[in-house]
Amino acid sequence: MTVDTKAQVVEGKAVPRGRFPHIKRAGDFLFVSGTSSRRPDGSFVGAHADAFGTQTLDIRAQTRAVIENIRDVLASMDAGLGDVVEICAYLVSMNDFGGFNEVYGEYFDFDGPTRTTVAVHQLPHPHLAIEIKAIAYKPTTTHH
Ligand SMILES: O=C(O)C/C=C/C(=O)C(=O)O
Repeated sequence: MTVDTKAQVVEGKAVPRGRFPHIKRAGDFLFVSGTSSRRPDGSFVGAHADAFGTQTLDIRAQTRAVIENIRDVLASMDAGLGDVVEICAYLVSMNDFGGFNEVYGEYFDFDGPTRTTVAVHQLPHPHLAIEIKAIAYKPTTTHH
């Protein structure tokens, strides 16, 4: 048996910062790479600096942007947030867990994906407070 695979860099989304796709199908499953609040122009939703350069990161704004970026990436393969079966969320600080969890609950419920949340030492940019990777189950209509 062969497993259908298809990887995609999604037009209109922030370009991956390395040689990997936004999303990859493997059989009936879709794997979404670690996704941040980065916009296509390289700026970040939920990251602001004052006149002195003091930085404020907004976990609620970042969580919303990350989930909506994942939604857009899934849409490129005709899937949606309702197809997500597993989520792994990476926070830089567990002090942000409350804000993250609040926004997360606007998109997912107890019948939604399983979830694991961990705190990590760093993410790939200092403006990031959160990154999420996801797996969706979206069988194709054609079976061999
Ligand atoms: O794309 C981003 O803004 C952040 C995510 C990056 C990665 O997870 C990675 O480079 O592997």
